[in-house]
Amino acid sequence: MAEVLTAAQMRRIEESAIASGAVTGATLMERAGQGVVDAILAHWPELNHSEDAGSGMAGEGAVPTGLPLRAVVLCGPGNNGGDGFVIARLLKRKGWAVEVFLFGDPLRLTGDAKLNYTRWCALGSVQSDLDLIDRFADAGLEADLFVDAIFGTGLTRALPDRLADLLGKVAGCRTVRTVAVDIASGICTDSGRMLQPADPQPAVSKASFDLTVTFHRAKRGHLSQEGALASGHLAIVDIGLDLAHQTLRRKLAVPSLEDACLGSISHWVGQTDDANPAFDVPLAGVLAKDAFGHKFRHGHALVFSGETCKTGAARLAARGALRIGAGLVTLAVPGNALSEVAAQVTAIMIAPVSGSGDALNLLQDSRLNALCIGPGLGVALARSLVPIALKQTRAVRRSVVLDADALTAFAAAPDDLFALLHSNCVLTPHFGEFTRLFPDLAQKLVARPTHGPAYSRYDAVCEAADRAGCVVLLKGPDTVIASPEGQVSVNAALFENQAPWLATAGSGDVLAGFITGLMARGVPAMRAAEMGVWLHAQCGRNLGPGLIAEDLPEELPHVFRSILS
Ligand SMILES: NC(=O)C1=CN([C@@H]2O[C@H](COP(=O)(O)OP(=O)(O)OC[C@H]3O[C@@H](n4cnc5c(N)ncnc54)[C@H](OP(=O)(O)O)[C@@H]3O)[C@@H](O)[C@H]2O)[C@@H](O)CC1
Ligand SMILES: Nc1ncnc2c1ncn2[C@@H]1O[C@H](COP(=O)(O)OP(=O)(O)O)[C@@H](O)[C@H]1O
Ligand SMILES: [K+]
Repeated sequence: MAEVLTAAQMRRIEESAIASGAVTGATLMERAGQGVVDAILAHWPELNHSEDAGSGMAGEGAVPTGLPLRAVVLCGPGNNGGDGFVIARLLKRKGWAVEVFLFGDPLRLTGDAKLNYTRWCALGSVQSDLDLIDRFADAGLEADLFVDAIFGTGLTRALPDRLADLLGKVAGCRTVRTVAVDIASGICTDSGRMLQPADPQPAVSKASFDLTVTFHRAKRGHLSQEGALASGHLAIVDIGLDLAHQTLRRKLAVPSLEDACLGSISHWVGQTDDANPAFDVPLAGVLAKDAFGHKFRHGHALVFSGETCKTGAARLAARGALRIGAGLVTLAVPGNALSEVAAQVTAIMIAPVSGSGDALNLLQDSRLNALCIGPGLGVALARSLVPIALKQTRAVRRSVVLDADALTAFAAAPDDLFALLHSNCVLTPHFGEFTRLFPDLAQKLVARPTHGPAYSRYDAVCEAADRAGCVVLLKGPDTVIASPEGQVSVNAALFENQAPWLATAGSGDVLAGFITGLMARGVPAMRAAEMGVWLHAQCGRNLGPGLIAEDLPEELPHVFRSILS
């Protein structure tokens, strides 16, 4: 899985590379600017060719024969602005007509940003911020390309109003290609939240870019909240920091050095990078069943069903567990729902469970190695069943997925639940359920983010996992998963990977079943949650419009086949 960094981690790697003498800040900035230009031309190949772009350009170094391509580069006062000056220079050298604006005082530029400002000034002018907005309205909206190099990882507070307005104006203009350097200005790199002014009155821009070009690794904010929406297509360019990163990672292996070096690094489920080239989410070893194996070698999942007329959710979960490869799946069904469930299932077995005694007896069977409790269960039933199941399984640390009503049942006393959990448990709340169990964390997530780094979904889920003592998976287009040991992953079902059709009744029940089935197959909790959520989104993408929850388990064989082929 690809690594996803915070701003501090990125800075730490950059500083370490510079301190080692392997590279200078100026070289990194040059590579960053070049990387952005390359990514722009790769994303919009028509900008390479005069005839397609209608500009009369004939490639690098050529003198424009017709109308040159036009870029507007808006630079900020820090190194993100420095990257912007490099980009302006490189485009100008390619024959583009480039207009550069600076938000800030040129006399206050320092270091590599100042160096590249000076280099740009030998080629063209820089418009001061005073006439920024008026000039932009005339110039930028008619340009072929708009480059946002205002703020990157150094953003500490909300955009000034006029910048927010300006970016909103650009985003609203469909004729100009828009690219954000490193991250869309205004977005907090660590949380993906748009920083807001303390005064709630001014409207804050919700600018969404066509392309974001970031350096070395994706940052947390690209994959979560408004940052995911603002980024557009995300390109990650190599600027030669791998060696410094590896050196730090080796130090990370020494726990006492961890905080001083990098802190824990989060992961992007299903993505690869140079450090992790293997596509390792749906492990072939899990999907494959050995030729001489029998069904009990692949685990036995038990899903607790609700009472009559409320059995659909558990049946969806059970079907998910079976399709994902559990050797056997049993539904524990209250007496009044037996005929209803029996009429609906075939390969899935049924165990009548009418009361705590039956549940306890059933749970004595040690072959039942993964439980799913909560979908459609009803809050009252969940409140009595969850302690029985968890107390009975605590000694053996049997795998348990708790979803829906099993979470809501503890809204009044979350600590009662946390006291029962162990490291082989997975909680799968949506934000409403998360709020019931972790109201203080949810409150921090909805509070107005005025300063960076803002409190993030990553922070909230890590704290929740630590408090609960088990894996917590917060559902959404940006699903975040954390373990009590501090591992954190994100599955971003956005842009090329978007699966909005998953927003349909019952799809979360199927996800709970997927994770239960994987745990029945012996996959550890954190891994099962990561794999389950990735496969779930993959099924959603394959199915597309028209998807209903029943389709999701049935799509798994196609997803598996495409992975194994
Ligand atoms: N790390 C790397 O490896 C590499 C990094 N590179 C590039 O460097 C970028 C990071 O540069 P950076 O640290 O200079 O921060 P940046 O985002 O330019 O902003 C800082 C300036 O903005 C100001 N400021 C902040 N918020 C503000 C607001 N709301 N309103 C007004 N002002 C505000 C802040 O002022 P202050 O908060 O101190 O008042 C400060 O002056 C990174 O994103 C990437 O593009 C690449 O060149 C190569 C490799
Ligand atoms: N817009 C979206 N893009 C991607 N996934 C989504 C989106 N909306 C919802 N989902 C996913 O669909 C599932 C919905 O689960 P949940 O809210 O528990 O619904 P239900 O209780 O009806 O099953 C979750 O896995 C969630 O991550
Ligand atoms: K930017």
